[in-house]
Amino acid sequence: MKVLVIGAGNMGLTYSEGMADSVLLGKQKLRIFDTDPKKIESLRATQKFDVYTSLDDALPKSDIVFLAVKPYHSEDLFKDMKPLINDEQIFVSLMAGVNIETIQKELGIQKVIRTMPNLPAKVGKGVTSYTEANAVSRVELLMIRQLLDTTGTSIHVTSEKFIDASTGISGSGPAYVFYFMQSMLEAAQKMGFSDYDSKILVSNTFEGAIELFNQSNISPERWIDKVASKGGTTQAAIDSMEDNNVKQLIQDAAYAAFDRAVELGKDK
Ligand SMILES: NC(=O)C1=CN([C@@H]2O[C@H](COP(=O)(O)OP(=O)(O)OC[C@H]3O[C@@H](n4cnc5c(N)ncnc54)[C@H](OP(=O)(O)O)[C@@H]3O)[C@@H](O)[C@H]2O)C=CC1
Ligand SMILES: O=C(O)[C@@H]1CCC=N1
Repeated sequence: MKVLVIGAGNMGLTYSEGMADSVLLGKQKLRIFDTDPKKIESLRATQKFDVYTSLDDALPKSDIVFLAVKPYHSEDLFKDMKPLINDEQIFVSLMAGVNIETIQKELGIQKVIRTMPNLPAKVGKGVTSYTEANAVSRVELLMIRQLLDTTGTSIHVTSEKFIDASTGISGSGPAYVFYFMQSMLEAAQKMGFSDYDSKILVSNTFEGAIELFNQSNISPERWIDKVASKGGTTQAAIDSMEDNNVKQLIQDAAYAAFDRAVELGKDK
């Protein structure tokens, strides 16, 4: 099984590393193609991948092709790819907002799987949602799932609506968590903690809270109750968030990402 990843940026390289380190490819090296000469140089230096500088060489003999360029680069890429591909190949898109139908039409092929990964895949803790075109068989889907799972875990969804929706929750979600972390870091620094102590306070608070949540069947709401004493400090903070409608604002942000994913699909 020959796997090619097109685009060695944040997501493409992360997936490449996950798949290359897995046993799934056997002795085959993962193939990778990018247009940035600097990236090519550093990829070659790792000696981990078969690095390609031309699609003519890389594409025709690959069985599975991961598409990991920015959505606005997809149109040019599809034009370059079209004369080099065939109907037996499976195309796995990691791109936000690029619909299965668009990929099928632009490439003139049928076997497309659309996914929405996220950046914690870098540390093996990614979550990827995926859905497939009718032409993809169950066996092919299972094989792709195994490849996706090399970067963490995955969930199968029944329609592309849920790919766009998961873009608003898990795809863009790490940025919301980092936004919250940044806000807490800045608050700690304003209170007079050093950068180092601020980082220790904030990162351990996040890590500990996530661990508590993961090791229980208790909702975040009930965990809040366990932290907050009546009339105490936590309640003062939660009241401030409620007064400022923070929950609604976070939901609005998730919907803004969801809506943008849908909009990107319509731009094509
Ligand atoms: N980053 C994230 O957290 C997530 C990203 N995604 C999706 O993943 C995709 C990639 O995002 P990300 O990895 O962040 O982007 P990056 O810009 O980090 O990586 C894309 C890479 O593809 C290269 N490239 C551009 N055009 C071509 C081409 N025609 N052929 C081969 N390589 C090309 C770029 O080179 P150059 O820099 O020179 O343009 C760059 O190295 C996007 O579609 C995004 O929607 C999905 C979920 C999460
Ligand atoms: O911001 C973006 O468009 C991509 C998709 C999800 C995360 N990054």
